Amino acid sequence: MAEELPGTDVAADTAAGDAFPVAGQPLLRIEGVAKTFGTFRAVDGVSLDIKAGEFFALLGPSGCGKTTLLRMLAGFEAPDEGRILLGGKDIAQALPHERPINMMFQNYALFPHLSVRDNIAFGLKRAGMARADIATRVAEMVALVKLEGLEKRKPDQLSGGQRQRVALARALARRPQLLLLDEPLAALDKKLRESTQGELMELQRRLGMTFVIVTHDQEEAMTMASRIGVMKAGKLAQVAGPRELYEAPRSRWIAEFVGDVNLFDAESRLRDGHRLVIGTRDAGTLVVAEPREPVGAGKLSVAIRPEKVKLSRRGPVSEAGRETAINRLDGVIADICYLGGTTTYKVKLDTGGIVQASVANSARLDVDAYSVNQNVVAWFTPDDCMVLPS
Ligand SMILES: Nc1ncnc2c1ncn2[C@@H]1O[C@H](COP(=O)(O)OP(=O)(O)OP(=O)(O)O)[C@@H](O)[C@H]1O
Repeated sequence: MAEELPGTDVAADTAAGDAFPVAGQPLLRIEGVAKTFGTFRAVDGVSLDIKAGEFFALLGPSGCGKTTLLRMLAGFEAPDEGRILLGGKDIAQALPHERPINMMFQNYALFPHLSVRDNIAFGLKRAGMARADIATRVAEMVALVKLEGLEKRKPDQLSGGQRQRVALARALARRPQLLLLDEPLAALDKKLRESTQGELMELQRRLGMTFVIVTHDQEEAMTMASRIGVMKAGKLAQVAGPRELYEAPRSRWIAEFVGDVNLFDAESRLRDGHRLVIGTRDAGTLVVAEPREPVGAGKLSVAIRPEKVKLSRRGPVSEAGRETAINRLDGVIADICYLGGTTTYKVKLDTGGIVQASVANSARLDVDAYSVNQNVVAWFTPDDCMVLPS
């Protein structure tokens, strides 16, 4: 059996142990990768570089091709087109276990008849590591994911959170250069998911490893990842850091997918120096700052995040250092939704549309500042508006 073979040292754990990136080169380069099932193009020409030490998230709605892309990185699917380079080397021909890459599956894929210890040791035994080295490594992994005392249990004697840790320990045991995680927290409840997010981030930093996580949960991607690739229908729609994705989405679709947003269709537009004056049916005329990327001739939307919309009884209040608001929308409070940290007010505008304003509940004894049917002014600055292609 594999246990009887001479042990391998840590550096030789992974078959392509020489795949470390050359300085300035990405650890992983995905070049024009495509995958078609029958006539359906699940992944459609994706190109992406991932640097060593990054925590990268692939985010997108169900069926957009995230898992298929991840499975191609792991070697469980072969691309029909394009190349995947790890440390500058094409890994297309390498089998999954020959790649210095490991994948943690959504359902954890633990062996039900094996103990925690044996589940973690499985890949090490198969790689031919010496028995004593396996014992040391398993103990290290058990401590890393805080499973001490549970080594002899079988998966069905563990909680969901504990099973997740076993799967993580098993995926990390061979010290891969790249760890792929497919919806690793989907089976956990909200509280456990949040604490596990923090633990995963801490672990990734401590190990200095490169993580690529797949998720359809935008909050999860924004919390954990330093960069996010948003996928839509097999293509990468935008690759950016969390702040840029939220504050400067490249399209209306991305603005809606990542967070809450007020959207108004543009019906006319005029340039006024470094501003655009945009006529909308639902919110009247809006003055917006010139977008960073020039907008084409096609249909446009104006998008404003709810927390950028201010409310007052009389009108805009000037804030120190900020331009006095130019966009002023009169309306009446139609609905109030108390969410703990914030309250969302839905304002029915005199122009016909609805605008949502999210207000922080910054003092404990605050009461709702406005009541239903009260007249208010909703206001925001030109810089708070995003002009997006529809
Ligand atoms: N082996 C396969 N044969 C046929 N179609 C497939 C196969 N694997 C995936 N697909 C299809 O390819 C598309 C992308 O699937 P994929 O699992 O990559 O999506 P996803 O973004 O990970 O979705 P989810 O978040 O629901 O897991 C889906 O429409 C799916 O039905």
